[in-house]
Amino acid sequence: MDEQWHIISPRSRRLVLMRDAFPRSNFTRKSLHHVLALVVVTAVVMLHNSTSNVVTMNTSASATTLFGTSLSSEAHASQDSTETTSHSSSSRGKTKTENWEDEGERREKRTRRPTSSNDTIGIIRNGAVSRPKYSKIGAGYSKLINTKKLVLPNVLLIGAQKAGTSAVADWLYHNGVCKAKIFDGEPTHYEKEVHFFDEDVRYHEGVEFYSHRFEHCAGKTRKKYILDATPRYLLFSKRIHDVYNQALQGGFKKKLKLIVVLREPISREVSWYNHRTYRLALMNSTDQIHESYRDILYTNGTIMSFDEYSETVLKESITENPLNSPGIYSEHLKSWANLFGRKRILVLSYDELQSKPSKARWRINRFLGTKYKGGFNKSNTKESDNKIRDISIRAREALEPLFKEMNEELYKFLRDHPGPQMEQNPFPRFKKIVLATAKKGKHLSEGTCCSHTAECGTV
Ligand SMILES: Nc1ncnc2c1ncn2[C@@H]1O[C@H](COP(=O)(O)OS(=O)(=O)O)[C@@H](OP(=O)(O)O)[C@H]1O
Repeated sequence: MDEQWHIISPRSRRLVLMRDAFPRSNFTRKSLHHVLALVVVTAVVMLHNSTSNVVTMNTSASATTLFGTSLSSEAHASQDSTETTSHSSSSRGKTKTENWEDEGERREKRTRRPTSSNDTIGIIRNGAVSRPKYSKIGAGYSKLINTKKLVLPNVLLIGAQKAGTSAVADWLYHNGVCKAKIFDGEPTHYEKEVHFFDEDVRYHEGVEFYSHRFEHCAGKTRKKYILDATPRYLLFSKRIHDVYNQALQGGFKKKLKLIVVLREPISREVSWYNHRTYRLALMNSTDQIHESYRDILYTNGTIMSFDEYSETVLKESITENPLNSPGIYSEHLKSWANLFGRKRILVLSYDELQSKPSKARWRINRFLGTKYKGGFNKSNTKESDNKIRDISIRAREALEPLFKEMNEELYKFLRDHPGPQMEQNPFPRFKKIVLATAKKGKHLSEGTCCSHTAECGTV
């Protein structure tokens, strides 16, 4: 009886046990009759149990195996068995049927899984993906997505704003990385910076709007990489994660690469201030002033000095809302690493980009698995007579305490969470106030100006 009981053990073991129980020489007609008799008896017992609404552990298990139910139904049966309770015949019968159906469904789903490059649901392939027709894309965004293909960038240069991102992006585009198309009179810099995730008006157009800008990248002359280099994305990790995650059903994590360049935060602020004063000077009175330019303006429209801006606007905004400040790198990077995985993010130092650009290019090439050639141009320098090339002690005293702790936090985070293996390790401490143009120029801010070269050190 023991041997016979082995026969109705879990299916994975059944063949082996049959062989052990009935060696070829002993496997007589009589033995076969025994087996058949056992099958019939068990079936009768089962039938009886189902009509008497009682199931015990052993009969349930044996029936499960004998009638070929799936492993999951075995698990289901053994779960039931721990209760050793009564079930209605109809509910037990139904469970069994459902299990068969489940298995069928599972099998069907398995065969429906993408197997070729033409069937790319959930897979980003050279940036081109197809999307599930039922997905809702974008937090708070309610348009239904149709079955057309989505084409999303597979490299994002997420910042930091004013950290040499134009130079890096230009070099990548020059080497054949695909850039966005612009439509309907959009400014040309939208080719590099699509501003989909950071500008609400564009974001609420939906992911198709974004994809549309990259569709040409996925044609016959398909490029290996598609890049969006919007440096304000540094602040939008969650939005980007959610959109990619929903559009690609989690598959993006294996393909999306993120690059970020970090610049000493006070120099970055100076550069951003210069950027805005430069552009404001080019505007005429009828031009619309972008929201992000307003905080360097007094209410009467005149531009405040960098000292004034540092001591009032910047100090207040960084203190009250640090996550809205790009220079609080540690917090932004923690969020990106958390959502995307640290190894998917290449963190570059602006100081290296400036002093050893070939080393920075080597890192990018290693990260992307490419052999892109050439050098970085000087891009987006915004040269003008009014450009601040140094800052006053007053501004420095206002800003240094705001960033000091956060810089330490950044070094610690990068030390404790190493990135991809080609990244600088340890990440170098920022050089004190490194403005991109070394020559000394006009100081818009009042107070004693420090000599750039004399003050250079690390913070
Ligand atoms: N090749 C190279 N190496 C190092 N630094 C460079 C390079 N090209 C441009 N720059 C300096 O980078 C600053 C502009 O950064 P971004 O291009 O990221 O600006 S933007 O956010 O896209 O507007 C801007 O800095 P500032 O001059 O201090 O404003 C540029 O001068």
